[in-house]
Amino acid sequence: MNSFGRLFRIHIFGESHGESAGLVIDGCPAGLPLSVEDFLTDIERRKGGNHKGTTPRKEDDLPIFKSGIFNGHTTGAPITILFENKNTRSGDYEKQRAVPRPGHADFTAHAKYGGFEDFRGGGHFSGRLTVCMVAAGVIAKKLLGHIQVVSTILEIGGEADLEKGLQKAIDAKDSIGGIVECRVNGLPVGLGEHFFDSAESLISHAVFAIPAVKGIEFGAGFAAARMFGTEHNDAIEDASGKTRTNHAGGIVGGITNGNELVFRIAIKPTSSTPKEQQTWNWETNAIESFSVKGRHDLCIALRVPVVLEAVTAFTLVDLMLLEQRIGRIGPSFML
Ligand SMILES: Cc1cc2nc3c(=O)[nH]c(=O)nc-3n(C[C@H](O)[C@H](O)[C@H](O)COP(=O)(O)O)c2cc1C
Ligand SMILES: C=C(O[C@@H]1CC(C(=O)O)=C[C@@H](OP(=O)(O)O)[C@H]1O)C(=O)O
Repeated sequence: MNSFGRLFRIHIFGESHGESAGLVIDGCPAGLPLSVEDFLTDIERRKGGNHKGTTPRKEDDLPIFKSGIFNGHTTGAPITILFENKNTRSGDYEKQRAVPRPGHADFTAHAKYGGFEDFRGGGHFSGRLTVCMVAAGVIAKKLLGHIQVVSTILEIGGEADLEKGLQKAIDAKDSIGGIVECRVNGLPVGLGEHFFDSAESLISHAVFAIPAVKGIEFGAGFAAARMFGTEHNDAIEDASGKTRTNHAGGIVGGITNGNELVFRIAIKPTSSTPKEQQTWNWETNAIESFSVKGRHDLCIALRVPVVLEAVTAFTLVDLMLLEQRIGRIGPSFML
């Protein structure tokens, strides 16, 4: 399914080389001021071509409002937004149709959808669809008001010096991965449910919808496995739940504890690398060498921070609505 959320419910649709990609948000409260300008900063942050190592494919990515916005405000009806695909080069993909790229969804989509899948530019599996996530994130961030969601790249190819990490890939004529962190400040205590709808579970669910994500850790994460209890425990200091340390990353028992929410995600190296690799050709039934020609991100992580902020923001809005922490109408939307 291409839907996420209970009350703030997001649907994304489209393909990389289809007419457009887009989203529908059902359940956005009425009365939120919303204009095209609200989207520009975050949309620009996601665009390729702004940084060495990102895809040269250039799209305008101007949001086209189709429903749910009237007189500059949300109406409470489903919001539909489109992003047109204009700068496509499908020939790159026609040529390598029988040669599924290792690490991309070519093989799995072909096996599952029997050859009917749109394979151009990764089709519906493409990172292109993250523009829809970013648009939903813009609306979610407005609803979150003073709650700040900020993501940064911590490393590229194991290097804290991002340029150095990227250069390693450029020198090797290969692609490379990275680690992106997200921090959220100003969250109330009490978001999330025990067990299946824990705040960690829902954030992870949304995070793994971002193509190329391979891992997530909250707070001390995997390092917690090497600590003593007394080292890992976060001493509670006052009635607000403030803790001296934050090894938990802001969630305990699946419920936000009022401290900073902190988590990191691992982004794999782009599967479409210029470096020669081997794969199976389903027409000749032979293993062959090939290298991916076309316009690809050398390092996807460079483009992920704003996408990560977006999925985090819309997950938190859903939790806030479930907890009745966002009102139906009002200038700040906060109760
Ligand atoms: C913003 C963004 C840009 C991406 N750009 C590319 C790309 O240029 N080339 C590519 O092969 N994969 C790219 N990907 C990753 C693929 O879409 C992804 O690896 C593929 O759909 C398989 O999914 P999986 O890696 O989650 O298993 C991108 C992902 C994101 C989030
Ligand atoms: C278009 C975007 O990224 C695309 C994501 C992508 C993939 O396989 O995920 C492959 C490339 O597609 P194309 O071959 O059509 O240039 C990227 O450019 C975008 O993010 O807007």
